Amino acid sequence: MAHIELRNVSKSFGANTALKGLNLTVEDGQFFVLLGETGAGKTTTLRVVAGLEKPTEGTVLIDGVDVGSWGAAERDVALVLQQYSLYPRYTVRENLEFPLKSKIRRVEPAEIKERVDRVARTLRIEHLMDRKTDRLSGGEMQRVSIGRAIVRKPRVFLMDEPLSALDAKLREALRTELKNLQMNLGATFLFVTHDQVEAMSMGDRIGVLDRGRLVQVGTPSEIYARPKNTFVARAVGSPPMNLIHGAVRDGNAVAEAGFSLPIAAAASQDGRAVTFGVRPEDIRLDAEATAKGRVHDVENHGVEKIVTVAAGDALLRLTTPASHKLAIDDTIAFSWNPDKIILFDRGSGLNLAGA
Ligand SMILES: Nc1ncnc2c1ncn2[C@@H]1O[C@H](COP(=O)(O)OP(=O)(O)OP(=O)(O)O)[C@@H](O)[C@H]1O
Repeated sequence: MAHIELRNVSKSFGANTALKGLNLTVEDGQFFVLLGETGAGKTTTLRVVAGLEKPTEGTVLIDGVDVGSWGAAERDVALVLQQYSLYPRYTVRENLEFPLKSKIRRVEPAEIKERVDRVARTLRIEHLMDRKTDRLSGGEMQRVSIGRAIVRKPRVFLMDEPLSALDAKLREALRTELKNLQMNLGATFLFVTHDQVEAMSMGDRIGVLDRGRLVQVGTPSEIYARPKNTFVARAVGSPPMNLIHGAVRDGNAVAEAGFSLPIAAAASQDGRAVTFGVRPEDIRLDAEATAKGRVHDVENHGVEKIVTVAAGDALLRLTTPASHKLAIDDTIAFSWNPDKIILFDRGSGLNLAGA
């Protein structure tokens, strides 16, 4: 397995800059998730590491060695894509054997069989081995694609949204499987996705990419609790963090939307125009509270409800137990946990606590 490092990597396609000064380290055995919207530069990053794209600037190191002059095959990385790249007229077994049968690798037939059987057991596709791959479901095909990557024992796994073509239920199941697999193999994964749930649930570390720049790198809980700016605050959490414009006055958050609630440790920001960030789970319905609103929308999610409250011209999301009876247009009062309020600079969007 291997350690990956990108040092000041930039990549331009003509006038279009896909990556800007990317510095990124993936430790040996780590599951690193690069999270970004469409066009953020996720695929380009993987292609640069794989050796399919040459950076315009900067260095890629694998295990401390500059691999700039190495071709894709020499780098010994496996790329798993969203679209399954299987041979449709061949069986699952033949697809799994294929990477080991190349003349360069010279793997003995007995070892090929053993490795393919082991991978089939790990991915629970033993019963599919003699089936042609065009007769498989999407989830089965993606398992075989992952199997094809594993069987080679590459130094690094690069995964480009491998689960995004699957339906929600299967995606959830494969998420857990892939994470378990990575831990069991002790493999180094660089996994890219636009799905924050995937990032939060699988990543040891997450890097948030915004238009070719890495905005923040941290553990899922660091990114969730201390987003560096409003972009990251919006990028993780479902429903997302509430962002409310206002100002700090005498230790209170005075929202432009017309309510005022206390906040902790804000004295030095007094009078400053800020954006308050508060997670839905840190706001609660509280009959005693002075902040008032109207129920705009209620979504039932089984154990809890997500309630959208209209307070002045702001819409706030909060969560409440499903047993709580609420109807659209009910007038409610709400309070929040003063210790959980994040202050962002109004202009730059930066977290004023300097996360
Ligand atoms: N071969 C290319 N030629 C020109 N522009 C390119 C090329 N490849 C990527 N780009 C541009 O670089 C930027 C980053 O693209 P990239 O595919 O890395 O984004 P992404 O985050 O993977 O997006 P998606 O989630 O849509 O796959 C985009 O603006 C894209 O149009």
